[in-house]
Amino acid sequence: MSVPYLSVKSLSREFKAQGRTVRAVDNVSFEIPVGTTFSLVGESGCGKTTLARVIAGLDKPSAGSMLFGAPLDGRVHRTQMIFQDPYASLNPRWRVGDAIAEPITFQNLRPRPTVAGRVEELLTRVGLAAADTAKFPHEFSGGQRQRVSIARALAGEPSFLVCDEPTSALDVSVQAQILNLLKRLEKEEGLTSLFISHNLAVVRFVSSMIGVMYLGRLVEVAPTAELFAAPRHPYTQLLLDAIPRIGQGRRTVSLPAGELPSPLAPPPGCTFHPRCPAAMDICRREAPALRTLDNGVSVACHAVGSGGQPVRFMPGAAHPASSFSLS
Ligand SMILES: Nc1ncnc2c1ncn2[C@@H]1O[C@H](COP(=O)(O)OP(=O)(O)OP(=O)(O)O)[C@@H](O)[C@H]1O
Repeated sequence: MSVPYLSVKSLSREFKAQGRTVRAVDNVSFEIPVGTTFSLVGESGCGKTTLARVIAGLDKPSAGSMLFGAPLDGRVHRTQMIFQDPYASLNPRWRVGDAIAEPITFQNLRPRPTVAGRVEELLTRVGLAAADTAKFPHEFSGGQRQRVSIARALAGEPSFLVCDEPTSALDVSVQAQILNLLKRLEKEEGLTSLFISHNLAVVRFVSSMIGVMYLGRLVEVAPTAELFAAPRHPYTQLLLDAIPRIGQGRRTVSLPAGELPSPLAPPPGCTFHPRCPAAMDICRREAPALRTLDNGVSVACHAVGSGGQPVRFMPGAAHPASSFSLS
């Protein structure tokens, strides 16, 4: 039995915009077992960042609860966040050594005389040189800057890491290196993580469990291997179809037909129904609840049978597609 490190229950975050209410996160529940990585995926605007900010404590929920359990090895619960753009999250006027030292000295985590050594150790752990401590952020490449951000996050001795699109701004060749580094460090440090990405191919590599979000709601939650082997929700199937095949040599991929509806005026019933190849009458009237199936899978779809057996709703590329660029 896995012990949850984070239990999110019926969490919602609403914003007022143009006199109306945007449900950026709408009644979301999931658990992250201690020492594992849970990923949230979905198109831009589905609420991933809002949910991540609430969980990281940078924003307050409108409703619902989050409960953190005990970290591994009896450590203290501390959250650190890694963002998409390391250049924006590092002060350009600070030497990286000072940026990495700041969380240590601010929280009094190590005796003062040992801080410089700890900074050098962290730099080498993320694949940089101890001597890089004197450099400024602009002297690094994008991938190296993200390594600095990771070193800075580790300096705060987190038990919980929130990574919001940490590789989206990087060249494809560098993305794999940063993902490898994150995966290795999370394992070595016994971290529990929440990972956010629009790219299922990226989260496959780092996650134990994946939650697929659509317009503020979770539509499918499954162990990573199960999600890729037997996706239940039509939206998950279409996202999987959109992953470029190896050797295809293109970076523009197909996504479900039509645009993501405005969260200011979401469609009635299942909010995915206007784009769904499997939509039935009930889908236009009733929002499906997230049901728990076998194998740790949960799905919110009227068209998935009560046994939850995978049904292929859409054979590959037969649907008209909008496109976006994988970054
Ligand atoms: N402060 C805010 N005020 C009003 N609306 C907001 C605010 N923050 C987010 N939203 C809205 O909430 C919805 C979800 O936004 P969010 O940024 O969480 O999505 P996302 O999936 O992370 O997208 P992206 O990948 O583009 O960041 C969007 O419709 C967005 O416009």
